[in-house]
Amino acid sequence: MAAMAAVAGSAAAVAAGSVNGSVFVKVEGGNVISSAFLGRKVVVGAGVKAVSQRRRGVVAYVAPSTTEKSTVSEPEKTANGVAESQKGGQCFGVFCVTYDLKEGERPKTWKKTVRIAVSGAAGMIANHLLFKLASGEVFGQDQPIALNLLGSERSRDALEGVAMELEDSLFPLLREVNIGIDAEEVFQDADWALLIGAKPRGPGMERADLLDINGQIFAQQGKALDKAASKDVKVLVVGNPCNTNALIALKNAPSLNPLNFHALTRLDENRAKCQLALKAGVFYDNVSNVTIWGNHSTTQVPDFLNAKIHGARVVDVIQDEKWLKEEFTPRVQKRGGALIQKWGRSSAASTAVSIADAIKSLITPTPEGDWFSSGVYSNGNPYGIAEDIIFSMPCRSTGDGSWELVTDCEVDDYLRERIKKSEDELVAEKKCVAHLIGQDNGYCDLPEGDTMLPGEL
Ligand SMILES: NC(=O)C1=CN([C@@H]2O[C@H](COP(=O)(O)OP(=O)(O)OC[C@H]3O[C@@H](n4cnc5c(N)ncnc54)[C@H](OP(=O)(O)O)[C@@H]3O)[C@@H](O)[C@H]2O)C=CC1
Ligand SMILES: O=C([O-])CC(=O)C(=O)O
Repeated sequence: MAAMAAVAGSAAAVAAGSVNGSVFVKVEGGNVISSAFLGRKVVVGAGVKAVSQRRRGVVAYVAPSTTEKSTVSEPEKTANGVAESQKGGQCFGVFCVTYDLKEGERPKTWKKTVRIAVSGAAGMIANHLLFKLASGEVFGQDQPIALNLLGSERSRDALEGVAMELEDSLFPLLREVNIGIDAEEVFQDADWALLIGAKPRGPGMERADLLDINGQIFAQQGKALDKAASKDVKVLVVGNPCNTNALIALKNAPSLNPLNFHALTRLDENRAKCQLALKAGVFYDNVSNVTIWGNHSTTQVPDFLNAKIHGARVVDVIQDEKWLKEEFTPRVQKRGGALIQKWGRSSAASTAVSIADAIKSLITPTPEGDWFSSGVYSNGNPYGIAEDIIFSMPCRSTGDGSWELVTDCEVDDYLRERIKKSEDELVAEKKCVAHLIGQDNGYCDLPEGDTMLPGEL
């Protein structure tokens, strides 16, 4: 057991000591397989050479019975401590151990592992999110998951630290942790891609520069998803400016379904629900049908016209239009900035919660009559919003990962005018990144007066 601590970058170091403490086994079709089957081309730490090996089959990982003792096969070690059978493999530490189960210990059934790729995995948001994913609270307590974590040269050590914390958490549903710095390798076979990593806007940096720098990251990641991910991958872009980053990723992934690309506006929806609940003196749960329209920026439109409290129209319950227009709306739009002023950094925990909510909204049926907000591909929308942008709108899901637009929201002049402003901003952002989405004649002329991110005041 003591050997559990000695994990960094070394599968072999943990293998022998983890029989009772670890609950991870690898089986294929009920037969024990070698961890060599897991090998894929990634870098797991300094001194480890990248070698290309492809998985030869779907691998499911399940918890062994604790009643009978299992034996553990310890991979042979190379000079640098990495198991021979793991050479070039991307698995991390205890997640590389292969257990040789006896007949009675083999599980009868298990769900296919859901593979989740996360970029910016050593960042603040991921630090909250990964543990929610691994605990089962997002995909369910009977759903094994694999985490493929994308870092960079900058974050190589930090990424190993994150993987070590995941090891030490003994999550029974967490069947693989793979780390790497090559997007194509890390996105291999991903069912979900949570794209969180992005360069933060620094002092004096022009918005156009941020769009360009981050746009290049998302162009590259879109291409990598196109090549490597599951063709049904669901992509949730969090890194700002998330709507335009999501559009760039989508445009660089022509073989993927554009409808599977989302920009995170669920945090804004949650913030709006909180403010409405507070004003009405009700519990959050009684606030429903809240749409965030538009961009995840200060032009976003939190819709109080269609929102409900206890099933009644918010405008009838709160009866304070001045507050709704002049306090509620800017408070939601600028909540990110207000939080940065207090906290000294941008929302991380509540963002992770909202990512979990956004995923759950796609994998569980939307309650009758309700909806959720997501930045989705605008083609075919019935609200007259420009096509070919990522625009936050009201969505419903049957729970199979897909979504459909709610088409019958009321849009009055007040809403229309504000929605138009956010639409104009997104169209302008798109022109700034024309060179990254295969379009000619781009120029960057962003509307004056507004800040681009909720975190900027
Ligand atoms: N949509 C939403 O509702 C919200 C979005 N956000 C956005 O999410 C993103 C991540 O936030 P958070 O996790 O707090 O940020 P952190 O700064 O903690 O982490 C961000 C990660 O981005 C990666 N990164 C990618 N490119 C660069 C670069 N050029 N320079 C520096 N770092 C880079 C880094 O990882 P590595 O080195 O491994 O690449 C870093 O770990 C930000 O863009 C933020 O604005 C935040 C809150 C809400
Ligand atoms: O601007 C930021 O980085 C933070 C942000 O998106 C938010 O809090 O909504």
